[in-house]
Amino acid sequence: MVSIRVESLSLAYRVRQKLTLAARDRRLPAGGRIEGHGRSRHVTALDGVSFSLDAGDRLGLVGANGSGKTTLLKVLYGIYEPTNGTVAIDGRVDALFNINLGFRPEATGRRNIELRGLINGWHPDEIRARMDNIIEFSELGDFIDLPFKSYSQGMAARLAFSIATSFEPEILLMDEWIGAGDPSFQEKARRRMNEMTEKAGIMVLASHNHALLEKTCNKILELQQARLKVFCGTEEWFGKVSPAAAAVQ
Ligand SMILES: Nc1ncnc2c1ncn2[C@@H]1O[C@H](COP(=O)(O)OP(=O)(O)OP(=O)(O)O)[C@@H](O)[C@H]1O
Repeated sequence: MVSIRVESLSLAYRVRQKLTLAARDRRLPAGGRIEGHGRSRHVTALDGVSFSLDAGDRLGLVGANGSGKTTLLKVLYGIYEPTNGTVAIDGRVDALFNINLGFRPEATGRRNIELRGLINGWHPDEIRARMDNIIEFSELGDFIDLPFKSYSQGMAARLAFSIATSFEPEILLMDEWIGAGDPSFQEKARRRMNEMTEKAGIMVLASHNHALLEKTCNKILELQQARLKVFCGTEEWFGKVSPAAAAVQ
């Protein structure tokens, strides 16, 4: 069964630069926490975060700039090892972080589909079988045979999303990429994410777009300066946050 279990997760980034820290501001600054001295100076990006997700969960990650959302996604994807705590993941994971990441700029959209399929471990026959469906979903038309570097950000996002969801990930991690798609593609992408999670998958989406999160997610995890502030149902979270505060977060 697909699941994510995160227990007391902490992650610190080492920073080598000498820093002159300003007097403490009473307001919460953006970013995690800069701690330690001299050579042990580090930024605490995640601090004691625990939560679990099961099949069918669509989690919205929220929090101010630098609160740790991208770092959490990268730990779940296995790019970073936790400094402390444990992450246990059951299921095939795919991620959409930086839209351009992993694409060959000189290769056509079609060739990039083949390459991504191979990287994901699919047989060339299976890639061929999925090709038309991926192209159709992306709505890129004849652009599919032009080099990837000639695509706009929104077109690149369409291709990235179409590929990632066509190779049937059980767990899909996404970082704000969806903003690059136009409203009609966002709606189409939202429906596909729902279908994916209905087939017993899990989706985690970090975003500042609260309208999108309210429509897409069933749970919200809010980070504040590296710590978990709230983990609850979407309705409960939007009930707690005043509409004005939700709009500006
Ligand atoms: N490679 C790095 N080296 C040092 N510090 C880093 C590094 N990457 C991120 N950080 C720090 O970790 C903290 C969390 O950053 P992260 O990118 O996870 O935040 P975020 O919630 O995704 O922010 P945003 O909403 O702006 O995308 C920030 O204080 C950031 O400065």
